[in-house]
Amino acid sequence: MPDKTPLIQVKNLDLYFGAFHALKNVSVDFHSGELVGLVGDNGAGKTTLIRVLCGIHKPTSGEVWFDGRQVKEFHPKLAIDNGIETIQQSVGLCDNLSIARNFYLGREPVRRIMGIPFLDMGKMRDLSTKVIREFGLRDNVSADDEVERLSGGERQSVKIGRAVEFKNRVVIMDEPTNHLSVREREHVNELALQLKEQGLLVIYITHDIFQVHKLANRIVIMENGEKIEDALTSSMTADQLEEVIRQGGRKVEKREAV
Ligand SMILES: Nc1ncnc2c1ncn2[C@@H]1O[C@H](COP(=O)(O)OP(=O)(O)OP(=O)(O)O)[C@@H](O)[C@H]1O
Repeated sequence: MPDKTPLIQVKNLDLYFGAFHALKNVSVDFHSGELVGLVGDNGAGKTTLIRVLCGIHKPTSGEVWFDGRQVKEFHPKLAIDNGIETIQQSVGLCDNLSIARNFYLGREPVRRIMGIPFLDMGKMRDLSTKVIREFGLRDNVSADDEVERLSGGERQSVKIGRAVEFKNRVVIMDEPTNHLSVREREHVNELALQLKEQGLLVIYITHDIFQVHKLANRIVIMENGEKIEDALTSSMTADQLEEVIRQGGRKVEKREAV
């Protein structure tokens, strides 16, 4: 069960891009140990909301609270320091670097020999090997291999493994299964559930309400910059949620999900 105090609280958030009103009075709570599906049509404001949480966009007005403290400065570095990691399909890994190097990207361990700093390749290799095995990469893949030889699902596994190993508290998965095979999609979704079981907050952005309904404990639907639904998956079926999206938030009769 999620904690009572939200890890992230978004309160009455508005964001304008010039004259364009991209987020309209959005309030939403996210708890540790939850897997929340964030869905909505193209241009609904999902990515914009997430970018506020990642410190990329500063809201025009409203508040964001993280772990009981109000966020005063919006900067990607601060979000990373708070343990917020975003996993996107197309970014986050450097193809021409090894899995081990990618694993430690931006956090490379250093050892000093006679005062001169060297990358601690042994440490990078050992830990990333352990994690890639735990996260289901093929046995013939080694930590020294370049990332470009990995499949889409394996790439996602490296990013998810990295998020867990570096003790992130929030993992935002932005369309994490696009272009993946059925088996890879299942694997990535299993990893998302594992993160939730380990007590992380997982925010899962997708257009696929049917897929995320099976995974998430809660679904937040956005439309034209507004939050139009925030429902436990146990309280609404995927068909009903799809109807909410189709009707743009007009009232849909709720019934128990089966
Ligand atoms: N930097 C920006 N400058 C101006 N407008 C922007 C900017 N970023 C997003 N928008 C606009 O804000 C609206 C919401 O975009 P956003 O990317 O948040 O939607 P989304 O729900 O993530 O959609 P998709 O599923 O297509 O990615 C869109 O109309 C988009 O064109």
